[in-house]
Amino acid sequence: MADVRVRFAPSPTGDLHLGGARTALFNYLFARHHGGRLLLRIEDTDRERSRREYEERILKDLRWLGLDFDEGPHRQSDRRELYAGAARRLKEGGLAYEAEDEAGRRALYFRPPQRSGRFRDELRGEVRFGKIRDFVILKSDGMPAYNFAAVVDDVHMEITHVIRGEEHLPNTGRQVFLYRALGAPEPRFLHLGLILGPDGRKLSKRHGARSVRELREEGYLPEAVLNYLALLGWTHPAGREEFAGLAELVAEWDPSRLGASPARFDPERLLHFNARHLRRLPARQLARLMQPFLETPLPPGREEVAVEAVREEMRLLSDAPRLLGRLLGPVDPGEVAGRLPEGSAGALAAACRLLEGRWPEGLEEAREFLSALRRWAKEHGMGAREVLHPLRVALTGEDRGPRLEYIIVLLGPEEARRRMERAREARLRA
Ligand SMILES: Nc1ncnc2c1ncn2[C@@H]1O[C@H](COP(=O)(O)OP(=O)(O)OP(=O)(O)O)[C@@H](O)[C@H]1O
Repeated sequence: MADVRVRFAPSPTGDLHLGGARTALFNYLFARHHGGRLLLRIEDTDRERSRREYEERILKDLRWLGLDFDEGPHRQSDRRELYAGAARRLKEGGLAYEAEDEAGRRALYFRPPQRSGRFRDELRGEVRFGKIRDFVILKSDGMPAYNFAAVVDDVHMEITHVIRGEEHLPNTGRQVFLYRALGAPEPRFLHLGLILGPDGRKLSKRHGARSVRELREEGYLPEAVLNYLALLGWTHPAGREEFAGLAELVAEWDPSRLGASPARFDPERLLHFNARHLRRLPARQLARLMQPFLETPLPPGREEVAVEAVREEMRLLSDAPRLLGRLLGPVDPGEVAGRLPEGSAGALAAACRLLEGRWPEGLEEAREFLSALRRWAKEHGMGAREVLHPLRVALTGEDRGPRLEYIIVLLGPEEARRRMERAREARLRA
């Protein structure tokens, strides 16, 4: 499609939440799919509710998601001349008139040529509307009303496709009349199904929807958020559900698979995607991303082992300190002894002996030590579990957890030996 131009048009009245982020993502994907351009427009004509601080936060969140735009941000409050000019033309053409608004202040009204009509929505087909009354286009404070500013901008910015949430459907009828009155072609409309909160209501700033900023602070990955959002109102032709990142989504995305049904926000599914994306990151990258969530830094020189030790159980980056603490935190030998079977003192003694002289700084050496321990078990007619389980309990105080070689390397040979020794002594005393 030639010269596609789309826009994401948030109002800076709160943080970017998942509903807004999905609209931004779909506009982004649409633009990239068609080799077109994405514009960012800040709809800040509501003076009471708009804040520059929110605009900056929205920009930051879009950047974090990787949704970069090609033009803008254009701020509606900077474009008042443009709206005033368009309003003048409508007035001169006899399509607008001044009158008192509901509060008794002077405002400029638009008089639509008809009271009803129809437009085409790309996802819904023909949409009919009616009962359109005269409506305000310039408010008493000189600011344009929402519908007017949006249309004047879409015309001026040569927007070809308007992709937004379906709560805008009731506005579209009024907007269609405005395009015609301004002598401009209508863009195509795609009204996406709403994203609903657990209470069944539209996710919205006003109802405290989870913001992208909160998700970032809780330890979600942008790739996981994008992956989750991409599937709210879109399906891959082969039913694929996992996409490594934006580049892959761009390659696979196709607007013919868009749907108009509403979708309920499912926090568990988002967590599930996050866990999967955490697993696919290279260890070094994951170590770097974990860093801001840690109270104490990862053990120097063993950062990547630490990452491998916890990544299977991680669902959020912020799980890292708890999981690492569980592995590296102190173990109470007395408590451990009570859970060790009687015969385990012998196995722990063997483990101590086998560890002596070995200094497993790396995974390879730690694996060799574990193999030697398994061989010892076999020679003594014991199953591998009979020696490895006491070892795990002695080292971590837990019955299960990450692979033992990770734990040994993380603790370091000295600490590992000390823990085995103490557990063995406590078991003998018990
Ligand atoms: N829950 C939602 N489901 C689908 N689309 C949404 C949802 N919330 C916002 N959008 C879309 O995101 C874009 C930006 O919306 P906007 O910044 O006005 O946020 P908002 O949450 O709708 O604001 P408000 O707090 O005023 O309801 C619009 O295209 C809007 O249609």
